Amino acid sequence: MADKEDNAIPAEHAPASVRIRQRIERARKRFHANDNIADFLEPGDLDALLAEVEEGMRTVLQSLVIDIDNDHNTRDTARRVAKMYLTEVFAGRYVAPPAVTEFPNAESLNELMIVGPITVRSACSHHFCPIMGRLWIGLMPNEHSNLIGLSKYARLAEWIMSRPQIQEEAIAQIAEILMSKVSPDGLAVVMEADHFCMHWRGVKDEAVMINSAMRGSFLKDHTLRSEFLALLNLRKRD
Ligand SMILES: Nc1nc2c(ncn2[C@@H]2O[C@H](COP(=O)(O)OP(=O)(O)OP(=O)(O)O)[C@@H](O)[C@H]2O)c(=O)[nH]1
Repeated sequence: MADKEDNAIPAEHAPASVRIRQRIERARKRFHANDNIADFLEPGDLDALLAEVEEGMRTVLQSLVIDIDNDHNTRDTARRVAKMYLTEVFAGRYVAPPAVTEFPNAESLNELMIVGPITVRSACSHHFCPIMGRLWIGLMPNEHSNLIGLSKYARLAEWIMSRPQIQEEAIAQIAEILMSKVSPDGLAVVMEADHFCMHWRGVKDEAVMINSAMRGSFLKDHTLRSEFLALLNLRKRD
């Protein structure tokens, strides 16, 4: 019987996704839908993935019995979808985190600061349907904290959200990266989002999901937490 190794595709001929997956597995890292895998990409990999996803999407469209050879509207859809996934809506899986300059808290500021609402866009891991929402970030710095530019909150959130997500994990990832960049005394994150897997299909309900992640002094200090929540302008319901 032929040795299993004999049938293995030589690494250089394996599809890009297989080569990348092997690197990740060798490093014993995770590659769930909402994980960033930029560290495992080599030059040229993204273009190779684009061609591979396009080919896969072409097969999906053919399986949906769409005449992609003669339908002028869907002729380039496979390429468009591949590009949209890899370079736009799921780019946060494939690119390194945005550069964030951290400034020392030279004046030892220790007053509540709130940023928001930041618009967030994602897609649910379950159906790949859009998630559109708003995010508020509350920070209580201390003398050891870093201060980061205001725009960086939106850039970091976008990096996390442009992956297939579920809202509960997305907010935890946002809290984790902010804790590591800012080292605040306390951090509060609130997200309110529409899930189109509920609006457009399935149960067809307009309900929104609101969730929060509290860290440090926001967990211990009820007054601080109440002050933060009172200052948010959450959607007014009819
Ligand atoms: N907890 C959580 N659920 C989500 C999120 N986004 C989408 N969902 C839900 O994921 C679930 C997937 O459910 P399944 O039962 O596996 O799939 P389904 O049969 O298509 O479900 P229906 O949507 O009820 O038709 C649905 O209830 C979605 O509403 C999210 O961010 N968090």
